[in-house]
Amino acid sequence: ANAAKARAAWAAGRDAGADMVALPEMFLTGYQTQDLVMKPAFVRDAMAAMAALAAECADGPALGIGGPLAEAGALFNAWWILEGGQVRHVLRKHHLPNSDVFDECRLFTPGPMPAPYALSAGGPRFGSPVCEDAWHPDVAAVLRDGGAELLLVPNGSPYRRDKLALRLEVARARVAETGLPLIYLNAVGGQDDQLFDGASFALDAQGRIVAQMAPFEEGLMHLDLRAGASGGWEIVPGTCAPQPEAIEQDYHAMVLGLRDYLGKSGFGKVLLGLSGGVDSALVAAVAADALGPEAVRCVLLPSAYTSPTSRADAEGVAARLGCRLDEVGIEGPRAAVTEALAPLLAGRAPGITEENIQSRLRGLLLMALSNSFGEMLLTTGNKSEMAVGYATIYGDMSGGYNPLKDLYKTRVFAACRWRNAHHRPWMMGPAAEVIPPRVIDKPPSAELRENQRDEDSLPPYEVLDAILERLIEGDQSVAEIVAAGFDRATVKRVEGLLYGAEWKRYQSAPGPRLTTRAFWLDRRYPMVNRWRDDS
Ligand SMILES: Nc1ncnc2c1ncn2[C@@H]1O[C@H](COP(=O)(O)OP(=O)(O)OC[C@H]2O[C@@H]([n+]3cccc(C(=O)O)c3)[C@H](O)[C@@H]2O)[C@@H](O)[C@H]1O
Ligand SMILES: Nc1ncnc2c1ncn2[C@@H]1O[C@H](COP(=O)(O)OP(=O)(O)OP(=O)(O)O)[C@@H](O)[C@H]1O
Ligand SMILES: NC(=O)CC[C@H](N)C(=O)O
Repeated sequence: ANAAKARAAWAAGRDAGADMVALPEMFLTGYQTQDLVMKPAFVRDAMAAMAALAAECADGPALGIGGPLAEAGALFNAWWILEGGQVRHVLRKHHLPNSDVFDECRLFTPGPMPAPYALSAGGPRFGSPVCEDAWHPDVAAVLRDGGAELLLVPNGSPYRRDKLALRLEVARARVAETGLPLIYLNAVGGQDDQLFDGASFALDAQGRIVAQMAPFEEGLMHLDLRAGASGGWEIVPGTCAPQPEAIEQDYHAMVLGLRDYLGKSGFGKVLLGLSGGVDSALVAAVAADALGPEAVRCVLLPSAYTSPTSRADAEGVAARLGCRLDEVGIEGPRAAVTEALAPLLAGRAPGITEENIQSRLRGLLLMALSNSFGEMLLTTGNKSEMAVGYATIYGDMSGGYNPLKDLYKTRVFAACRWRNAHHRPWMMGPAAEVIPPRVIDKPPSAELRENQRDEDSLPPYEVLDAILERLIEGDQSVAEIVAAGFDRATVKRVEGLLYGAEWKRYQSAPGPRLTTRAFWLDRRYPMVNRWRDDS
């Protein structure tokens, strides 16, 4: 499919009279391929597909495209330039990223310093640092010293909030050091937990943006290059798509993440338990925007503790989104489970066991529907809940994908408000206030016992999220958080809950990475860990 997409892009470039069509890092195999790229048969197939692509794209523009290269017992993250039916140049990535979500030292051999190259059609001598190569000054400097006249950087740069500002800073530093214009070409799409947000741009030799593509949307941009008045080459200014604020980017990341995870796994439909609360309402909105309301089944699973307000709110969300709403009561199965366990639990006061049974019955019933209708179950725990383990394992944690996994609860409210006030062409759901304001404004409750409120068990979300963000994203010590004005006992409690729930997160569904410390590759903690910070 990726080779077909490359051929289509190449054909569009040929029809437009381009000299070169450039595609991002590891375009042919997808990025990141993790250990799959260490399987010799996989690389053999990828290189065969690359050779076929070279032959098919013989008569027209050069094609620059990323893909693995196995050579003399070594494996490289390479960028290939195919031209005239042949592999004309291969650039082997020199700097292998090995922090946060990257493990390229585990996978690849670092390539030698690359050299500039030219196309047979003429034009500038290009220098192409491959992604991380452009995050260090040396590769661009060597390319400039070797005669490069323009930097064309293919990237597989994953999204996290405000990443674009960092990319611009890095790219501008390379422009300032070399005096060369730079084209920053990024991948688009979801791969497992990671989102590649595109937003490719071109900088002139002064570091000003002269063209930019929209984030999270695949597309082709035609750039013309011309000889500069004072020598060298320049990029003819093109269109600059607006780059939205962080909350919109996060929402778009959740939508594209779900759409691609589903589509690339072979699913077209989802279902979820819709409680009338804010988390499942936001998941329903994201799902409707990703797949269309007709592909989203919402299910209300009321118990004796479900309030009339919750029922009305769930109905309101489904109706406003245009999604189907089914109802399956859990009181019958709950009575059956209580009766089955009665001999063993006789004399014990009801508590967390009974609360979790309700959550698990919902998981069981929802998975039965998933099995029957081929709809993937979405789970709805936000980052605050995932951080402290406030969710029932094998209960509401059942599900294949969790759109909110990296979104703190306070941001869940903000995302709902943003979606209610905005509609974009990439949303497949209706242009409307899709979440009734009461769903956002009422106090959060798991409704697993009479008059239950999240705040009975957890600090208020403003406090909890602030502490979590300091502990997780900020890597702060307990002493630093207390010095910032937080109550020590509360910080210690949150710290304990955070470390104590590592095993639960290990068993949790994947979800889109939005922050610098998403629970998966960014933050790998031991499950068995008795260390606590006594500062
Ligand atoms: N280290 C470890 N490694 C592997 N397994 C471990 C373990 N520690 C406990 N366990 C197992 O896990 C069990 C405890 O976990 P679990 O059964 O989940 O139960 P638990 O974490 O005790 O309770 C779930 C909490 O989430 C709340 N909740 C539930 C549902 C929805 C919401 C919401 O608002 O969204 C909140 C609920 O009110 C309760 O406070 C133990 O009985 C044991 O079997
Ligand atoms: N009555 C219900 N009907 C359908 N699904 C439910 C019901 N109660 C809980 N769920 C499912 O379990 C998830 C966790 O629910 P719960 O209400 O316990 O916590 P929450 O984190 O406050 O979520 P929400 O804000 O969606 O209510 C919900 O998001 C929903 O998917
Ligand atoms: N694929 C890469 O080499 C990515 C490197 C770089 N740190 C980024 O996140 O954009």
